[in-house]
Amino acid sequence: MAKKKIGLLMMAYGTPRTKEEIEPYYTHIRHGRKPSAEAVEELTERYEAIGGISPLAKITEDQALSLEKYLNESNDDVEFKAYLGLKHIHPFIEDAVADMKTDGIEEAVSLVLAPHYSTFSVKSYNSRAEQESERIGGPRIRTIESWYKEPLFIEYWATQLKQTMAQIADQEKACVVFSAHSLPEKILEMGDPYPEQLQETADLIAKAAGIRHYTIGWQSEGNTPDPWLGPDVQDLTRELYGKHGYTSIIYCPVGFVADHLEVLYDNDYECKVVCDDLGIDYFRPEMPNAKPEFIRCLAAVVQKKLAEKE
Ligand SMILES: CC1=C(CCC(=O)O)c2cc3nc(cc4[nH]c(cc5[nH]c(cc1n2)c(C)c5CCC(=O)O)c(CCC(=O)O)c4C)C(CCC(=O)O)=C3C
Ligand SMILES: [Fe+2]
Repeated sequence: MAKKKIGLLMMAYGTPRTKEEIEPYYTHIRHGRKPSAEAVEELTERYEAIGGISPLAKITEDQALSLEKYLNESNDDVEFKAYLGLKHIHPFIEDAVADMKTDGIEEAVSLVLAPHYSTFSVKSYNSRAEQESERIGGPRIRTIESWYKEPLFIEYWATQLKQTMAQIADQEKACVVFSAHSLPEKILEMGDPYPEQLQETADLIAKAAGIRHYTIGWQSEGNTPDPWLGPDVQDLTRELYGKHGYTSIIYCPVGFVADHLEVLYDNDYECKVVCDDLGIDYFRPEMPNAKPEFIRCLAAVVQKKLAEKE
């Protein structure tokens, strides 16, 4: 009997792959409004500061291929085929849905490479996939809304944190900051679960790793006039030092799953500058990237979705 084929629609933010792609990418993020030359220059400088271009493109591809491989090795009756669908650059989410249809895929499961649900992120990814599938009569898509509580995800960060904490002599003076990308404050009026989900992730990881002092914060807020969720991780660092005198801050950007601009610049550069200024120690455990233990986590998330009754 032929194996059943399932499309694995893996969606992620996307990143420019060359310097020339920075402007069209930024224009897409701004809903088609071209950024000023200064804004493009400023973003280009940030990419230059992390080595010229982001490692994210390669990591996202590795994650997709590794997950496809792992799922195929652990399933006899199903053949998975991964399709990468990006939010702000080619291959776009719509391209991936069209490719699945061309390949004769009738059933798909979609996974966003970000653990927490928000109307601004996961919902917009999923709506674009569903709309395109409806428009072209594409595959039926089973949607994973969030996976921030997945035990293997919690375990990944708890293991990382234990390793980091082992390097710190005075645990009483160490504080962990769990963070995610900030979003405009108006998501709160919409009843968005995003902040509670980050808090829950933090509580679960802290418990599993036996962390005494921890808090949540927001990072990488956009350059728009409306207010964004706070406290920002940089302000938070000063506050934690001022109020409690912590001498080590451990940054866990658990809202992201890869090394990219937001982590390599906003944490490793900007937060580090604040720590250096205060004379305290900066730590940032390793991101999941395409590590085998994280691929197993994503596979568990997909398997659980497929095991659910429709
Ligand atoms: C929720 C969320 C995630 C996490 C969930 C997910 O992963 O989906 C995320 C991830 C990422 N964001 C990224 C890059 C950027 N995001 C920007 C701007 C914005 N992000 C927003 C939200 C999010 N972003 C929002 C509301 C804006 C304002 C514009 C708008 O209203 O839409 C801008 C414009 C300039 C600036 O503001 O800095 C850039 C360059 C990269 C790639 C990094 C790399 O290339 O290495 C990644 C992984
Ligand atoms: Fe972003």
